[in-house]
Amino acid sequence: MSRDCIFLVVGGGIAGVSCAETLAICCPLSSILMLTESSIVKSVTNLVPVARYLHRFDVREKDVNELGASINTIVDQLEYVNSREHWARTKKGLILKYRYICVCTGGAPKLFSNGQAESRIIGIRDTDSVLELQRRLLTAKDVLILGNGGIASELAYELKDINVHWVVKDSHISATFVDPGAAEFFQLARSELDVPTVAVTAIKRMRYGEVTPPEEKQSKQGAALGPDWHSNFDLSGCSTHAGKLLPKIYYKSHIVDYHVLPEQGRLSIKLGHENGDQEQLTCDFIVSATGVEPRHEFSTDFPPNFADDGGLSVDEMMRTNLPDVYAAGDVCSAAWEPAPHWFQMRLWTQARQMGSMAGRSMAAACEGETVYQDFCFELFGHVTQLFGFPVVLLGRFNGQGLERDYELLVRCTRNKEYIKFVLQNGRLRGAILIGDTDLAETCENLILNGIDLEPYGDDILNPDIDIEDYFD
Ligand SMILES: Cc1cc2nc3c(=O)[nH]c(=O)nc-3n(C[C@H](O)[C@H](O)[C@H](O)COP(=O)(O)OP(=O)(O)OC[C@H]3O[C@@H](n4cnc5c(N)ncnc54)[C@H](O)[C@@H]3O)c2cc1C
Ligand SMILES: NC(=O)C1=CN([C@@H]2O[C@H](COP(=O)(O)OP(=O)(O)OC[C@H]3O[C@@H](n4cnc5c(N)ncnc54)[C@H](OP(=O)(O)O)[C@@H]3O)[C@@H](O)[C@H]2O)C=CC1
Repeated sequence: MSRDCIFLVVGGGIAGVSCAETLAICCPLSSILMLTESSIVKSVTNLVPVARYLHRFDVREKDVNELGASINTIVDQLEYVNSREHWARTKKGLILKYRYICVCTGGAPKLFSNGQAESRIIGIRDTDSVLELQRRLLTAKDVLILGNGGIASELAYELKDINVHWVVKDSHISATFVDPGAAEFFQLARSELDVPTVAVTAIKRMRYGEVTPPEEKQSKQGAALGPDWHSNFDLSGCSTHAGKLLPKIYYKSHIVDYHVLPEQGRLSIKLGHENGDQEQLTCDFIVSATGVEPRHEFSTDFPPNFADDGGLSVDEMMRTNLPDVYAAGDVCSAAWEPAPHWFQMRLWTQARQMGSMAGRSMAAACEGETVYQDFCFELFGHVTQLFGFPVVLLGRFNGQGLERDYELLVRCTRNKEYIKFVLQNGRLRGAILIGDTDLAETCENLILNGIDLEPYGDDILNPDIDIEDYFD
């Protein structure tokens, strides 16, 4: 059996859906086919501008058939791509002949392991993996969270009725997003305020068997979860009424060894600390929140170029090195010369931007037109929530790539706001804005315009000066 299309998009996550929707707008008369292994796809809703280039949005799950009449869909897995002859084969043996293909197959958790008791180590990626977490929490008293990025930061404070042991290799929490000052700000706020993390939703614990989709719809791996995913799940352990306990944090630590205790069925863990000390603890299971690795479980006629992080290398038009093969989202690695204030992080925002860019780029190639890279790749921007606070990250917010040649200017009002400016030669290169600061647009402008802020000295963050008025 075979099917023909002009555009084939593989993957129903944000990147794939954004790509297909862009193609439907740019080439309404061309046939677009989406191939995805899960019948549930993700789409962006409630897009709200936070600044000129920054947006906050919700992510909605919908059935693949709801994508719109202009996008045909197939639920199956990509197995092989013949880029020279322009056809792909699915796991069920279907041949898909295409003119352009975009691979948006996302990523998978990069799990920590020393080769033992691997069933005791889980990662979080999609709905199925959260259901697995819930199932394990039912009987668990202690959990170890390994990692210091987005998932660990969310889980460490969202789990309740369970002792949380949070093992980080850095000297402060949430190191992929914030600096030690902001981490301290969060921790103080958590211990002093009962910060509501998200609007309270009526939650019932879902039982694993009840929510597992029926056989024909079941997917081993669906699209990644996204903003506020934890507000839809009851993440309680079995220590009834203990509530949300502050996690025990093990700084500058790593797992040296672990094994299952035969009598208890629990895990015995040996932790190593930076000063050489070791410590023993016991837990029921480990959540390895240790990053993502790109997923490309299909073969090709010629080897694609991969970046060091395992992603499919793409240029600024989202093209891989294979003819008419594009890639977008978590599966790809940006191999173009980045703008001074942009770098890749595997996030919703970038999955959406890359998916749309790939769509525009494929449409232009098909119509013989020229497009330029979207302006969103000029400036890194991320809008999120951490520990109940709104967080905006802009440009080189942690001084990434600036070596030691930069200054920091910080304004902090306990339990209210934390503002950090990263300045180099008097110019704003990045910012962390925590709380309702209303400074996102001003910072965007200051970074992109490269205005010399030297003459304003520390007044730039003086609370009595309204810098928004000053520069807008
Ligand atoms: C728990 C969690 C919380 C997160 N929270 C945030 C957040 O708050 N903010 C934020 O910006 N980012 C967040 N992220 C990151 C964000 O979810 C991802 O960067 C983004 O979803 C990536 O989108 P994608 O479309 O590239 O990949 P995915 O969402 O992983 O989608 C890939 C799709 O491809 C399909 N697929 C894979 N292989 C094949 C194949 N061979 N054949 C057919 N289909 C295939 C998959 O089933 C899936 O539908 C979070 C991630 C996780 C795991
Ligand atoms: N609010 C948001 O924006 C959220 C975003 N996400 C995104 O989802 C994806 C998955 O999240 P997550 O898994 O937290 O990934 P992240 O990349 O955010 O963080 C991974 C963390 O694990 C650490 N790490 C890596 N390997 C090891 C190891 N062997 N031992 C100990 N620590 C290790 C990393 O340290 P190092 O960096 O030093 O290697 C880093 O601190 C990411 O793309 C993330 O950005 C997830 C949740 C929320």
